[in-house]
Amino acid sequence: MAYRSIFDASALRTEFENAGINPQFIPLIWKKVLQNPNCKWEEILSLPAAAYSLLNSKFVPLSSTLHSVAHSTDAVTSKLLVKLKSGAFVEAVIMRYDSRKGQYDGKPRPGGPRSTLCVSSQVGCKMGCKFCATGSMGFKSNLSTGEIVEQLVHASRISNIRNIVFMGMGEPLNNYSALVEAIRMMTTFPFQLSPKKITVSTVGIVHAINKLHHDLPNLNLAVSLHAPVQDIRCQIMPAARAFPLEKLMDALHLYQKNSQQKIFIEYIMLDGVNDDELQAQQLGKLLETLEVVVNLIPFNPIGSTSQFRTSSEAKVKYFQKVLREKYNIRTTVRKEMGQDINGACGQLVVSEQDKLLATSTAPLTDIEDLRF
Ligand SMILES: C[S@@+](CC[C@H](N)C(=O)[O-])C[C@H]1O[C@@H](n2cnc3c(N)ncnc32)[C@H](O)[C@@H]1O
Ligand code: SF4
Repeated sequence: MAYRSIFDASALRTEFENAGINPQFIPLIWKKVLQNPNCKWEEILSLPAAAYSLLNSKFVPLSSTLHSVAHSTDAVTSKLLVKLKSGAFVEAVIMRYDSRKGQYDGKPRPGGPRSTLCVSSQVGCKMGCKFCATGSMGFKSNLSTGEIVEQLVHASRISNIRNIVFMGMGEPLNNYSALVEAIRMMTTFPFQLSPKKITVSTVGIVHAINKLHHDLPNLNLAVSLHAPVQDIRCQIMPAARAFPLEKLMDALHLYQKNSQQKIFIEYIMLDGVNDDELQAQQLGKLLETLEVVVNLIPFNPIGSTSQFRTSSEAKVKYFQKVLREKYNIRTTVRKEMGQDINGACGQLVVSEQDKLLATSTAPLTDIEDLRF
C-alpha cells in the first residue's frame, strides 16, 4: 500500500478519528518531524499505542526527498530540487534577506538571515504563458498538501524561513483545496508563519479569487497582470481568454472590498510588447481605483530561443515614473535573484538534464554543510 505524508493533514486527521485516536497529538508529530525528518515513530514519546501502529502502517514522515541544492555564487539564493514519491521533480527557491541591510550580504548572522521561500504548487502548469519556463512543460500533476508543506520542511533545515511566496512552478489557484490546507498548516503550530508573510501569486483565476478571502483571510494576493488591455494579455497569456480582464478587475475590486488589503500587481516588462507610455497610461487608469503596489519585473530569459527580450532600463524607469507621478501608484522594480542557477521567477522547469546534473554534481549528503 502507498504510504502518505504525515503533512497530508486531512488524511491523517481522518485516520486518527476512524481509529478513535485524539487528533490533538497531530501537531506534536509534525513538530518532531520538522526537527528530525528521519525520525522513527517510536521516538515520539507519549503517543497512544494505537497511534504507533497506524503511523507505521500508513504514514511516512516525508513523502518527498531533497534531491539536491544549488547555490548562487553570491550565496543569496538556493534552488532546491525536490523528488516527489511519483518520481516527478519540483523546484523551490530560498532567497535570503537581512532586514537591517536589505538584501543578504552572504556573511553569517546570529539565527541566520531571514529568508523567503518560493514554493511550487504543481508539476508543470496548464496555463501556458508564453514567457514562462514552467508553462512550456505543460501540466503534469497537482501537488498534495503534504508535498507543498514538505518544501517548507526541507527548506527550514537549510535556512530561517519567514516568508512564503507561491511563485514557483504551477498555478496555485488551480490546485485550490491543497493550497488552502497547506497555508492553514503553515500558519499554525509548529510552523506558525504569519498569514501576512504568505503571498499567493495567480495568473487570475477569477472564481478562485472570489472565494480566497473567505477561506484564507489576511493572506497577500499577487496578480500576474502583465498587460493593461485584453488583447495584449491574450497574446502573451492564453488563460486571459478564459478569464477576461474585465471579470478579473471585478474580482479584484470585490477582493479588496472584502479584505481591505492592498493587492500586489506583477508586470513583466517585455520589450515592444507591453512597455510603452500608452500601456503605462492604460495601466495607471485601470488600477487608479484600487489600492495596489505594482512590481515591474525584468523578463528572465528562458533559453536562447525565447521570442521576448526584457525592456531597457530607461523604459522601465519611465514606466515607473508615469505610474508614480501621474497616477500616484506605488511602483517598485524587482531585483532578480538567482539567475545564475536558473532560480529566478519564471525560470523553473525540471528537465532531464537538470535531474542528471543534480545527481552528478551535488548529491545531498550532509545537510549541516548547507545551513546558512
Ligand atoms: C511562475 S509564476 C507562478 C505563480 C502563478 N502561476 C502566476 O502566474 O502568478 C510566478 C511569477 O513569475 C512570473 N514569470 C513567469 N515567467 C517569467 C519570466 N520568464 N521572467 C520573469 N517573470 C516570470 C509570472 O508571471 C508570475 O508573476
Ligand atoms: S506564469 Fe504562472 S500561470 Fe503562467 S505558465 Fe507560468 S506558472 Fe503557469
